[in-house]
Amino acid sequence: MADAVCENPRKRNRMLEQTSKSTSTSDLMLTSNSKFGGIGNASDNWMKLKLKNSLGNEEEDEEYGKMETGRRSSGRITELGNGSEVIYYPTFITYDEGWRFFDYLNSHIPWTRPTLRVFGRHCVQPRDSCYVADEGAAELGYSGHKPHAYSWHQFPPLITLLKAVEEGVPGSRFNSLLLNRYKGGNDYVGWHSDDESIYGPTPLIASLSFGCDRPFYLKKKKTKNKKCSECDQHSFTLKHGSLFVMRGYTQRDWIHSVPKRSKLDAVRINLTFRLVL
Ligand SMILES: O=C(O)CCC(=O)C(=O)O
Ligand SMILES: [Fe+2]
Repeated sequence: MADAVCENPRKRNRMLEQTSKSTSTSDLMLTSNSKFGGIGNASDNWMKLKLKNSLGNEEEDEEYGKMETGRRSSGRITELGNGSEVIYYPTFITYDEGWRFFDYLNSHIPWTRPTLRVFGRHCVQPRDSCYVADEGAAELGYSGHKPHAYSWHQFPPLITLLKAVEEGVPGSRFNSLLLNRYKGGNDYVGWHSDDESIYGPTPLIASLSFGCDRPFYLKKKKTKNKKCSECDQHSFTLKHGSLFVMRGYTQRDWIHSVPKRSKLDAVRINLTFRLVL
């Protein structure tokens, strides 16, 4: 598979289309192409920028700043078999709005790089992260780390995105969000599944991507009787503004990763919305 195309904020280069080895990917209309905007008070006025009009008249400056997610593309379903499936929406958030979210998240989220315990060894997590959740949602813990849960109201654009994803993905509801920032190609997430018991047996996880394209791999978990074969692996390029949904038994039966891309020198921000039961 070709390396992801690198895109720095404001350098609008070409991005790769989704590449999937799957033969069962079909184009299904899962969302309407409606304009999504003007949602909720908290998120409406979070950012007010003054824009000088063409006459340079300060008094007639136009105010803008409503975060909207724009026109949505339809989702492509990939059936993984045995009740697992993923859906890829290449343009869930429009290009320019996507960069505004990117800029906000990059500069406002309190990113940290915690120390994890993996196979008994301490190591620094190879990416930045942050956790946001409803008050009262069960604590998240992974690799010996329990992230502090920030409130949604501290970051109003996240409420805009939460509503957009809940509206765009039929039947979805979320109360927590794990944010990841990959500062360059050496940042990654290794093979894992999000199968913590707090999410129940069939979690629906919706993953929004901003910034640099990165490949995302899915691989069937090994079972005693069966070795992995070609058809048990899929790869997607998660583009700026795209939404990737995993549902059914995907976390029970599959693992996923965002591998290193050593030549890459640009930032990617990923948001995974989850429902803690
Ligand atoms: O960055 C991504 O696309 C995936 C992140 C992920 O797998 C996770 O946060 O569990
Ligand atoms: Fe994950």
